[in-house]
Amino acid sequence: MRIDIAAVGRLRNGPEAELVSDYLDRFARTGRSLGLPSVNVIEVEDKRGGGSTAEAELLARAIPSGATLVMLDERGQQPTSPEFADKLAGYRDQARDLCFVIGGADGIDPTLRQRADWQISFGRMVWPHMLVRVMLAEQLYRAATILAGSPYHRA
Ligand SMILES: C[S@@+](CC[C@H](N)C(=O)[O-])C[C@H]1O[C@@H](n2cnc3c(N)ncnc32)[C@H](O)[C@@H]1O
Repeated sequence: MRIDIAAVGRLRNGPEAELVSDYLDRFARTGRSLGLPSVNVIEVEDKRGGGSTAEAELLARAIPSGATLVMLDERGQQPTSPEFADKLAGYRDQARDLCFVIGGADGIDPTLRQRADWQISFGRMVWPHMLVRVMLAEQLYRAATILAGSPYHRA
């Protein structure tokens, strides 16, 4: 299994980058004994202003072939954290490669969105894509702690 996050935009040094790095480090440490690999972040950027169509082409090229595509979209399903953890464990047990996809300011182009195996939402409100990266990294870490039976997730 491998896990990638394919995201539009370059995350510069700053609070969001620190949080993503911290949660993904924690995920790697907690996930190791659970058979979960560390997460690789792939960033794409269209400097020619081609919008979501051009970004979709860059994302499609960057997504590892054969990966199961989990797209982040406010219109998607809203799993609970334990449901997300179960799904992650299921993908691991099936040895599937996972690629989470986060769009840019114009969202994920429908041509790419239709390839999604699963669309998940962090609520119906729209969040800035860099915050969505932080939230996804935290939910991955939370999922690992749930699978490990550690007390981080108390609900
Ligand atoms: C600023 S949003 C773009 C919103 C855009 N209006 C659209 O139609 O998708 C940038 C990216 O952040 C992610 N995102 C924003 N809000 C989200 C939410 N509530 N749940 C899941 N992902 C979200 C999506 O991947 C989205 O493509």
